[in-house]
Amino acid sequence: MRTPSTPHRQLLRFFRGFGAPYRRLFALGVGMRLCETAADLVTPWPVAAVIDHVLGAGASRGSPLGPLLGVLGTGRTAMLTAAAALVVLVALVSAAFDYAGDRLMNGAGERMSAAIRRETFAHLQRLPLSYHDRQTVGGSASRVITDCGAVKDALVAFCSVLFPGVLSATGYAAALLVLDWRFGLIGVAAVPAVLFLGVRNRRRGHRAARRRREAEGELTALVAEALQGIRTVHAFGGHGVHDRAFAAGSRGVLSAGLEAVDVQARRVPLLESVTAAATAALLWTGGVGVLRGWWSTGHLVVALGYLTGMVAPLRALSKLSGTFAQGQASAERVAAVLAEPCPLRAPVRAGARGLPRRARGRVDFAGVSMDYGDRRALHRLDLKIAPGERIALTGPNGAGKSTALALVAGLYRPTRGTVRIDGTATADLPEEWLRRQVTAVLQETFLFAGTIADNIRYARPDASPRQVRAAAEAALVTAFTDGFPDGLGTRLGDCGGGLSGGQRQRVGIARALLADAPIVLLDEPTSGLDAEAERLVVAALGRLVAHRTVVMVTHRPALLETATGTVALAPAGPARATGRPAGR
Ligand SMILES: Nc1ncnc2c1ncn2[C@@H]1O[C@H](COP(=O)(O)OP(=O)(O)OP(=O)(O)O)[C@@H](O)[C@H]1O
Repeated sequence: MRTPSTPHRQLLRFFRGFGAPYRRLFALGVGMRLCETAADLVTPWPVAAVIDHVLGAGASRGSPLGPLLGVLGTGRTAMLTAAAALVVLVALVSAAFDYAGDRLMNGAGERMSAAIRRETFAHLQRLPLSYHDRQTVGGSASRVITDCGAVKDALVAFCSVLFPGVLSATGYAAALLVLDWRFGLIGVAAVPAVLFLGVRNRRRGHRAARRRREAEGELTALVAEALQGIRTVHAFGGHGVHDRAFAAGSRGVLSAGLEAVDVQARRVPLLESVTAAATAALLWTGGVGVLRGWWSTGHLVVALGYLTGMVAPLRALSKLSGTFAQGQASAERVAAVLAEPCPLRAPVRAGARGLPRRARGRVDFAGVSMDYGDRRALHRLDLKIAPGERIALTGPNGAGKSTALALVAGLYRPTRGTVRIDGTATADLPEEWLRRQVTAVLQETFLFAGTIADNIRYARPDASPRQVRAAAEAALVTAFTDGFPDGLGTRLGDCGGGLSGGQRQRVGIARALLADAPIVLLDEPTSGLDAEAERLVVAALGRLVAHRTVVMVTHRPALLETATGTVALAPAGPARATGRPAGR
């Protein structure tokens, strides 16, 4: 999915809500930063005082800290000791405020980015299948992990560098002006030049950052795909194919990365030149002033210190321009996910209120057509299924059988026509309610890493161990887990590895039994199983389908026999009913 470029301000507005809970932390952090800037402004003064009052460079306008040097005595050594102590004290105060400011502001930045990451994942998970069909798993994962990470880096850089940098540069510029208007003018004149150079080529840098993030996302998708299909890769020795695709993707990342490096590298020498020019101007003007007795050497040292202090954060900022460009590109990609409409989060429609806890289980297809883009999967399907009926959908590959099941589950919206449950269109039903009424056992049961019991409980997280055990027994799961040392507590590997196909299906049936939904969808749950495994799975399914409305897709006679009616679908053509018409 290409992400359209979003203007800066629009993007800031989009993410502002995430910062709202941390306003107080942020404000406190700002306070600490102001104190730190004030302490930094005092830093050069002990040195100036030593020059003017101890080394005797001649102080026509003495250092304001001069009187403080006498606290330990008026001898030169005592004054030097007092100056050294002052240097340490000011540095300690500045460091303390720096620490507090970092903790507060970076903490707010970290918390805000954690909230963005959580929300992006939560939203992504709830987006409809039609969205996920258009994405790669790796690409989506890269948005949650890498893009949210880049947004976090930019936020933390904002809190720890950009904001304090602007604050201290402003403080130093103001202090230079207060010290002497001539010094101030030189300092202030340097600011626009530094800022101009800092943001120069911003658009090119941003374009490179976006290109890089897109390419990195595609690279992550390539890795995820190769690893998901690692058995096939090994079986066919397809490593070279993936190597070549990866190398091509890497070239894209590299060229975008080199462009970003170039944008960055061009700024630094220019910035160094501006800094050197400003320092030279100040040194010359300041030196002339000292020679003519307008101000003391200490003042000149302070002014030079202020100028260095003012330019340093601006230079640091420009070095971070890559982080900000990367953060903006990633923020656009995250915003694109968050802006996708999510029916699961839509407010419940008025007509859908007052639904019973449990549906009776009537399912109607009325003139239902379904297109995936320009591919037609179903054409004007009319079908009425009464509560408790078990209807088998048959037809050749691509006839739309699985699509019909997906429509009952509300995983897709029909392109035309309506699928109703107990008379209400699935589009009008709250997703949460619908999930409780419809459960499914698919061709391959997906199991998550965790215990077998965890996987059964997935259908109903609040189920008691006894309920989980009862479902496992009914689905004949305990028939094999009782032989395992940890029984239902046996841990499964990544993606539920460690069980045979038939065992996985039985765990899937136990899960569906625990869900206890009135409508059950079966999509080839026994295909790929040998005769013995099929016999056991069909026995377990027998308990699942009893007293429930069932829509099944199967070619296996053992399961077909359990159906009360059959409906044959023709590829993208009108449905043709055979056997006993269902519930008409
Ligand atoms: N997510 C999808 N995106 C695009 N096209 C799809 C998608 N799912 C299914 N299709 C297409 O819709 C048509 C119907 O697919 P469906 O899986 O519903 O058929 P089926 O009857 O269940 O097939 P099979 O017996 O092979 O499982 C096919 O042409 C298929 O390519």
